[in-house]
Amino acid sequence: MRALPDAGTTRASVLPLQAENLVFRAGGRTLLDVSGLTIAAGGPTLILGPNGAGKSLLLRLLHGLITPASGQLRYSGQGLDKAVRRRQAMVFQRPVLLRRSVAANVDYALKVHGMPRIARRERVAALLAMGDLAARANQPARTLSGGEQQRLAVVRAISTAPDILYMDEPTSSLDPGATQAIESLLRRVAAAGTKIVMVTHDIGQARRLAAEIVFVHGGRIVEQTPVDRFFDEPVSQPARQFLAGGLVL
Ligand SMILES: Nc1ncnc2c1ncn2[C@@H]1O[C@H](COP(=O)(O)OP(=O)(O)OP(=O)(O)O)[C@@H](O)[C@H]1O
Repeated sequence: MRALPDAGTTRASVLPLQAENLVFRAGGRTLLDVSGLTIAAGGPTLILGPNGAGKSLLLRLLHGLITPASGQLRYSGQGLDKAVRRRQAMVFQRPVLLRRSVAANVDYALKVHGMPRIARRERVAALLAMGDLAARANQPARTLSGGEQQRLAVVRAISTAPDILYMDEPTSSLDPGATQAIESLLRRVAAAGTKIVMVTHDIGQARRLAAEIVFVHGGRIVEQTPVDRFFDEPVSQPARQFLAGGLVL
């Protein structure tokens, strides 16, 4: 794999990300209540928990897509301003691609970020190579297979070299082969220094990718532990049940 050319930005990381007393309410209910969470630079943080626990809400709050009723989010001491927003990216369960070619999807993201045309060409080529999409550069993005679309969504998201890449179940509609390709891409993304914060339902995937696990239950973070410890000796009862394959209510 070719090394990625620099995204043209030199700045300090927005990590660590710290949340304090973060509360999200809707429809008269408190859906998320995070007393404290620190996400530091390093290997991927995988967010696990049963359906409806609040995993997606947590990810959306951290990324600034929804606003908390109260509490504080600090990104290396800063509030969520425009500069911080530019240092983060998100990939959703279903890729949202432009009605343009594969290459143009990546090029557009770089253009919006302010990268000059001359620098974009080489970077687009390097990113498509990283996503194993070079042969598809001129194909309409929406005609790619599901797995290819998701690889494009990932390389487009990291095109501007964000400090944090949030991902909400990016492989939930993919088969094992396509999932493996995404996981391999994510390992390279992580090795290149981007912090991955990812929601998954797949316990095996969490084991394969995570450096640490954040376990969410009933709108609260019930544990945050290095991956080995989480799987060897989960501290909380809901996590123990979840890992044992029991119904977590
Ligand atoms: N805007 C909203 N208004 C009302 N309720 C909401 C809103 N957004 C989410 N919820 C509720 O908050 C709870 C947590 O939702 P969230 O999508 O974060 O769960 P999750 O852990 O990601 O679940 P899943 O694994 O099923 O995707 C759910 O009960 C959901 O119905």
